[in-house]
Amino acid sequence: MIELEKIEKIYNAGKASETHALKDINLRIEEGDMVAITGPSGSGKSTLLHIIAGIDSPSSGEYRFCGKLVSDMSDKERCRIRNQKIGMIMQDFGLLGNDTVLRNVCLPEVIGGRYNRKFENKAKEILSAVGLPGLEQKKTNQLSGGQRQRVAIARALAMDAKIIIADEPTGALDSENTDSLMDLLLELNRQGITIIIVSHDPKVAMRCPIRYRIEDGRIERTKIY
Ligand SMILES: Nc1ncnc2c1ncn2[C@@H]1O[C@H](COP(=O)(O)OP(=O)(O)OP(=O)(O)O)[C@@H](O)[C@H]1O
Repeated sequence: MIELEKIEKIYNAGKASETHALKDINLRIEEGDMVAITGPSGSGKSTLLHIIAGIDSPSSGEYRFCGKLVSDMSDKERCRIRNQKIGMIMQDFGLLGNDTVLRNVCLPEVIGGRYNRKFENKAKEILSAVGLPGLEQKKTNQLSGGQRQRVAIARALAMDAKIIIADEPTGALDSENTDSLMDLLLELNRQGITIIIVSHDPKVAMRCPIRYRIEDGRIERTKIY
């Protein structure tokens, strides 16, 4: 599903501030995998996630998504993958705080002009499934960190995302909320959704069957903690 071959990422190439953020990254993630990526601050985790999500492109190397070279895709095709196949759960949640939970979940459809009552009903069912029943009309800036993460997950599910990419999803949560968010992600994985989580938290990584560690831009598979 996701194949990275000899991926390199260099920021500000040729300048004094040049940073070699990713070095010779070879990584395969299959459909239905649940993967944790850990590593110290500045090691290249977010850079890697942004490349996988199609938000950024590598300086060199090949990235295939479902067998197709991403560099050969049109902007439209890349955009479709980013918006429909991949649900990004960001560190800062990526939600509109002044909008309601329901509107945040439906936002991609509203923007795309496809919003209708059927979609609203689907969004309500998903909100219930992720543990947020009855909160549809609440503004997201009135929710707890754990609840906001669930709204972001609900938005990805409402778009029928096949992959959820989560950058430090539990960074702002206490241990009880971390556990229940991980329970939800594991359940979604059991239902066939591919999950990729970047986390500093060993407890989060321990619950993922496949684990990688990045250090100074290089990645290696690990199972030992
Ligand atoms: N847009 C950018 N321009 C220049 N350098 C960047 C940019 N983004 C990241 N970097 C640099 O690339 C390296 C990897 O950064 P990245 O954000 O991928 O690390 P990280 O492992 O996600 O860190 P953290 O855990 O602190 O979020 C760092 O040295 C960082 O300063």
